[in-house]
Amino acid sequence: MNNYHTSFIFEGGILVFLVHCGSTRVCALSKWITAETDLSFYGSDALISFNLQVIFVFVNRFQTYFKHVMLLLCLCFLTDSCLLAWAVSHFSKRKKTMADTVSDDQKFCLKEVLDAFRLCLSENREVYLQHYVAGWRGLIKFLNTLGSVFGFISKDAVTKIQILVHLLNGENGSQYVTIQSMVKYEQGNELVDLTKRGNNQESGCRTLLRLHRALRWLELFLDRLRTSSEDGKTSVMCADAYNESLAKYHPWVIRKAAGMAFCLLPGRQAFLEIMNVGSSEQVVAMLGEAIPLISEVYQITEVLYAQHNMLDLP
Ligand SMILES: CCCCCCCCCCCCC/C=C/[C@@H](O)[C@H](COP(=O)(O)O)NC(=O)CCCCCCCCCCCCCCC
Repeated sequence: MNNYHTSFIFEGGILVFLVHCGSTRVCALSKWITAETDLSFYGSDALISFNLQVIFVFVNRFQTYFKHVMLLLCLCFLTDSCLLAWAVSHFSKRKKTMADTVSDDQKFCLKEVLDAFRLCLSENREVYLQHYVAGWRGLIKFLNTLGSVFGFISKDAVTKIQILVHLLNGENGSQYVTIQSMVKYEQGNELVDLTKRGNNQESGCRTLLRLHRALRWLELFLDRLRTSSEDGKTSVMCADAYNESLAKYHPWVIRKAAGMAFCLLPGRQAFLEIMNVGSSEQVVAMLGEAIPLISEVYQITEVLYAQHNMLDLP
C-alpha cells in the first residue's frame, strides 16, 4: 500500500460521504418542495414548472433508490480507481521482464538515439527498419530508468520491437530492409489485416504503425521539453503531448493508467540528467538536432501509410 493507494482510498471515502450527504439533502429538499410548494411560482413557463415537478416527485417517490443508486455509482468509481491503482503497480512489478533484458546492458544515451534516427534515413528518403528499431531500443532504455510504474508501457513497446526484429531476422528478412519494402511486400502478399483483425495480427505494418503513432508523441513531448522553462512540469508536457497524439488510439483504461504514470515522472532537471549528454544547454542543443530527424522519419512513414490506406490498421 503506497501513497497512491492511500490517497485514492481517502479521496474515495470523502466522495462516498459527500454523495451520501448530497443525496440525502436532495431527497429532503424534494420532499419539502413537493409537500409545501406550488411550483407554479417558477414563473409562467409551464414547461419548467412541469419538469421540476416531475424531477422532485420522482426523487421523492424513489428517494431510497436514488440514494442507493448515487452511492452505488460512487462505489463503482472508487472500486474502479482502486483497481486501476492496483493494476498499474501489479502489472509493472519489477520482475525480470523482456524490457529489463533490453535495458540491463547500458545506460540511456540521447546521442545513441540521435544516431539511430539519423541512420534511419537513406539518400532517397527510405527508412531503414534496422535503425528504426535501434532508435526505439534506445528510447526504451530511458523508460526503464524511470521505474516499475512504466513497466507496462515498455513491455508493450518491447513486444512490438521483438516482432519487428523477428521479421528482420526471419527467412524473408530481405523484404524488411526498409519500411517501404516492408509495406510493398506485406500488402502484395496479403500479409496485413486491413479492416478487421484476422490472421495477421503480428504483421510488420500493423506493429510498426503502433510505434509510429508513439513516435508522434515523442516528437511533441521532446519539443515541449526543449522549449520549456526550468520549472516546466514534465508530467504536464507528457500528458499534453499524449492527449494530442496517442490518446485517441487507446481505450479508457490505458489512458487512465498512462495518466497516472505521467504523474510519477521526474522533474525537468532530473529528466535532462538521465539523457546522459552533459549540461542542460547541451541536452537542449542535442534535442534540437534530434527532433527534426524524428519528425522527418515520422512524416515519411505517415505519407507512406496514407498512400497505402494503412493509417487505421486494426
Ligand atoms: C517519458 C515518459 C514515457 C511515457 C510514455 C508515453 C506513451 C504512453 C503510451 C501508453 C502505452 C500503454 C501500453 C499499451 C499500449 C497498447 O494498448 C497500444 C496498442 O497496441 P495494440 O494495438 O497491439 O493493442 N500500444 C501502443 O500504442 C504502442 C505504445 C508504445 C509506447 C512506447 C513509448 C516509449 C516511450 C519512450 C520514452 C522515451 C523518452 C525519451 C526522452 C528522451
